[in-house]
Amino acid sequence: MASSSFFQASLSSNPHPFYRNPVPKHRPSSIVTCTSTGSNNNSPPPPHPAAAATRVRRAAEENIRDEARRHRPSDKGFSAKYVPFNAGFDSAESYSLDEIVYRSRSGGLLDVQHDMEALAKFDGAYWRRLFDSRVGKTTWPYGSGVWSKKEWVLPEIDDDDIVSAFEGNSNLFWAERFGKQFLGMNELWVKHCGISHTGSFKDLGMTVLVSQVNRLRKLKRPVVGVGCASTGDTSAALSAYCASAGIPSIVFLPANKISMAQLVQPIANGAFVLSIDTDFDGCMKLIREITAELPIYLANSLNSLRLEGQKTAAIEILQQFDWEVPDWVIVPGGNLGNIYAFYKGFKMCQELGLVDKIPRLVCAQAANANPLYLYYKSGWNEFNPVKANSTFASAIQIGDPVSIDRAVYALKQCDGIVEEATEEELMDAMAQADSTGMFICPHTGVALTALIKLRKSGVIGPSDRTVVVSTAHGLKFTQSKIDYHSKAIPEIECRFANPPVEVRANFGAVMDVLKDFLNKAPKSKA
Ligand SMILES: Cc1ncc(COP(=O)(O)O)c(C=O)c1O
Ligand SMILES: N[C@@H](CCOP(=O)(O)O)C(=O)O
Repeated sequence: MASSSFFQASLSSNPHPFYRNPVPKHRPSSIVTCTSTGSNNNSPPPPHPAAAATRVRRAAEENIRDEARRHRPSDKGFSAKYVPFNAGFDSAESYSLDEIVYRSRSGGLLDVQHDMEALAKFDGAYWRRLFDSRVGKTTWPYGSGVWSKKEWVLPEIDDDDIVSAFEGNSNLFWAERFGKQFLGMNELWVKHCGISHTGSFKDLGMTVLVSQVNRLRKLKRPVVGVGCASTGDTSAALSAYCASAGIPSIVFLPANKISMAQLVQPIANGAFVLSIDTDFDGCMKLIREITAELPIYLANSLNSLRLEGQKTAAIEILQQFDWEVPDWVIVPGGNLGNIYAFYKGFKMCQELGLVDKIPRLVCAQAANANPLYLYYKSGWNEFNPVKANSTFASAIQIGDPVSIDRAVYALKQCDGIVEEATEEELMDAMAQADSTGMFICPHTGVALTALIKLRKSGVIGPSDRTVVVSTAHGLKFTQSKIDYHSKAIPEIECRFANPPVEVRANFGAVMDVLKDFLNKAPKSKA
């Protein structure tokens, strides 16, 4: 990697222009202010804000943050706090979200607990309409798929403190050809979380975490920078959001274990990048030790704030199906925060009456890094971390996942399943999916392999509505595709490789190869 002096120099503290914009001295009267969305007593919900406001163009000297200040809804008493994960009813331990705390007193995981009573004062239909009304807008901060669910994410944060790239609202597309041709399925859907600001689902959680850090710094809490260990996607998201807010970011990367496209992201965003001669689990151990010593805020999903953003992808899926619940959702798992985040998003929708059930979840692991799979196969008998071996699904090369307890809880609650994929299976699945017009990452190949196996065994039926979560953009992992299509992977047959045909610059030679190709091509149906 390049010399560290370059990276130190790029730790700029220039604030994002958003923070430099002064609040306008006068309030232009050209905008009709939204009416309040309700009160926290038992009165019926007021008219929906989307129906109440007729908007005209914002005055030229005003930006969307200024506008949001004037539209700020009245405080409806929503709140959230940290509690020990899966604590019993008799536990009184809790922490304000403004505290810097990652673990419970007993050393266990934490969870963000919302005041469900306050949220339940509004019925499911209210929340469905509110969330639907915010899609496709540029209103601050609701234009984000995460912050459009702000009341369920970080209800108390000031809109001014939010750092957002309007992440989320990713497409959920019908994988018609892959479903029909390879699986005999009519209802296969792909939730493309990789179509995002930094190319992975990590943006969903990072906007929440960095926004809270922004708030903590304004409250003069001792946070000099934000750090993470990463297999490439968390670091990309962290560095982008921190750069946007002018907050220093520090990333610990396992040397030579992440893709070039992932590596260049924090470098370009001015993070302080440490390339460390260990694996992800080694980096994770180090960042935990370092953040216990230095005023560096921990950004990995051990920090439960992250999962509050990630859970909105589950809510989005329901929303995109018009609040109909799919039968299955398949998620590739590594550090195992995301599988719990999906469970939590679905569960909140059920508890607050937006839907009446939740889908069954499948967590898919690479066979080379499969501690959860082994645990599941033991009948949840004994968990042992593993030494994660090299895998093309490099972002999930994790042997000692920090969120193991969260994942097991989620899977048990929804009658979930864990599957695994060998290197050949995941690469073949990726190539087959790409051949139907997708361009997926190897982790999505792991998830598709799980689906293929569960279809073959009949666990997932031909008409089951199934969502595969695509966690990153394929463009971040082009080297693995190049290796596959060049048949340059010794231990893999690369059955679906499609290497370019080398041909002389000669009309006859080109005609020959084209005729040969056209003869073999499937004929279109009359
Ligand atoms: C692309 C990609 N897919 C899947 C995962 C797994 O998510 P989790 O660590 O939350 O299990 C990660 C990160 O770990 C990732 O970067
Ligand atoms: N795939 C992750 C691994 C770390 O997971 P996290 O959710 O705990 O941050 C990455 O991209 O770094």
